[in-house]
Amino acid sequence: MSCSINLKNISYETSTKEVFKDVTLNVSHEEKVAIVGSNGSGKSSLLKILAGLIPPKEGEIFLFHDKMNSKKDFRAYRGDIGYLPQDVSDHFLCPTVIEDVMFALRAKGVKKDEAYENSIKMLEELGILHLENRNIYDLSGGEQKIVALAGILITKPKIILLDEPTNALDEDAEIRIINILNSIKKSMVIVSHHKTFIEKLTPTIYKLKNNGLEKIS
Ligand SMILES: Nc1ncnc2c1ncn2[C@@H]1O[C@H](COP(=O)(O)OP(=O)(O)OP(=O)(O)O)[C@@H](O)[C@H]1O
Repeated sequence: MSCSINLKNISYETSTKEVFKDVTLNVSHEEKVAIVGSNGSGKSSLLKILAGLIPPKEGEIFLFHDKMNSKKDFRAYRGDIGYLPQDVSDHFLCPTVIEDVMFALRAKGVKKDEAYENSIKMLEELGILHLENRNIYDLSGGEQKIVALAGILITKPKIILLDEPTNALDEDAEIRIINILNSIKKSMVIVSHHKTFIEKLTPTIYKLKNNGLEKIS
């Protein structure tokens, strides 16, 4: 099957240490894979590498079979990658929830009425319609996380990268997120410590270790 993501022998180091090496991963179109691993094993760093936000030390990254040699190459795929960071507090561009969710659609040229309608539907689906006109910076951490997810999913990216999407979420919110993610047939890489959550999304789970990814299911 054709792949959306191919990583070949990716290694990453910080200024003080080697975090991981020899990470090789293929993610097919519409496939969901989960990555687990201990604190500090490099899961968030690997997602940032995949999103083109930081470079690996070594290795090759292919998106839709195109080799990514630099940030410039990633720029061509910016609209195709939806990345939810672990900490969303500085992720927002607009003051209110509805404006922020609409923003990405408006930036893609979607007319205001249509962007509003679609955004309201997304807020409804994620169970946060009551937050529509709230100031984002007055929201709780869990509420901010769902708003950030809404802003990502609304643009229908071809590749979805989620770093701890259920951190700080209550049970109802988690169920809604499981349902919506299961309904999306796109390539997805999900980093989470939450085993029951990822098992409801995908049977394909890797553990990140310092010498690569180990397939654990
Ligand atoms: N900007 C940075 N400068 C220096 N070290 C960093 C930086 N970002 C991450 N690290 C280090 O890189 C390693 C991997 O961090 P990363 O956040 O990717 O791990 P993680 O597996 O996502 O951890 P967690 O499960 O705790 O979220 C850690 O040892 C961390 O301290």
